[in-house]
Amino acid sequence: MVNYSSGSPRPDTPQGDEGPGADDRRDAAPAVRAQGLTVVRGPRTVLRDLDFTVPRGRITGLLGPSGCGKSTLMRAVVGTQAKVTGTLDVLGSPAGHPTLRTRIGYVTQAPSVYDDLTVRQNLDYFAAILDPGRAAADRRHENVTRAIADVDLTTHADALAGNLSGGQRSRVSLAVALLGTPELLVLDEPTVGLDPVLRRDLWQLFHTLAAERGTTLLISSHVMDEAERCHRLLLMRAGEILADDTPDALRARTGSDTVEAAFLHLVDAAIAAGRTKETTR
Ligand SMILES: Nc1ncnc2c1ncn2[C@@H]1O[C@H](COP(=O)(O)OP(=O)(O)OP(=O)(O)O)[C@@H](O)[C@H]1O
Repeated sequence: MVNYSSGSPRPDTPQGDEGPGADDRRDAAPAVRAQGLTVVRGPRTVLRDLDFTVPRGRITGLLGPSGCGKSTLMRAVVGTQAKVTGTLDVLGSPAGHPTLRTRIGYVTQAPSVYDDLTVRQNLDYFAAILDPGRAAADRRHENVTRAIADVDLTTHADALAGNLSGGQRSRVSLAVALLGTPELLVLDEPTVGLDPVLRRDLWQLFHTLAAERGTTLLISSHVMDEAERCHRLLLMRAGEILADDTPDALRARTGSDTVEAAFLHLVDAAIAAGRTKETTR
């Protein structure tokens, strides 16, 4: 586990996250490095020749419209996607390497919880798989209690998962991913269906994980205002990466006030470039 200074600040937004440890993180090799990453699903090339990096200890937002390939990219990073070509290194090993299993937490869009177990029983079950044996019982109890508190479900710890709301069930899935204190957390649209207060609280948790535990977070969303909360952004469209930059740099580069406006600017530029290519053929 990479552990950075626990004295780092806790920003709610990325601006000003220059506390102790920030330089170390930037200097470290990236958590994810892709070169020429291509994925074919069925008859279609869904990701086309992508080059990008995900820096360690930071929050990288993966944004783009529905169907552009965000989930496919995440599945490639966690090693569950077939027909991946090119280079994809994750935490220093090829994506999908068995040693990465305990170092990565992955939360899919569909919550993976047992409805007939309580929140705590769900967590106890997964904790027992991660850290088995009687000798680890106290540690497991501590980790389960911490993970439940992390996602703000302490008051629902004894509720059946089947009786929770959609947003609460998603948070149980997130708690499962947090059990093993992963170095890399890959979250596929974790805030879908959550009210504004919960969304804000979850983003605060993501910033705390990055600043205090040195966790690298790769978070997908198609809500552009969430982009403003990320340290870095990968903007996608139709299986390609339009931009790999900070929100500030993106706004400055495109002369836009918001990341949403910057994204639209880049989409228009890509469409215009495509048209030019067509007419010069
Ligand atoms: N099992 C599959 N077989 C063939 N094509 C697929 C399969 N799953 C997804 N696709 C296609 O791959 C493309 C990318 O899908 P993906 O789920 O990665 O997009 P996404 O950006 O995550 O979308 P969303 O935001 O709606 O979840 C889509 O065009 C989709 O139709």
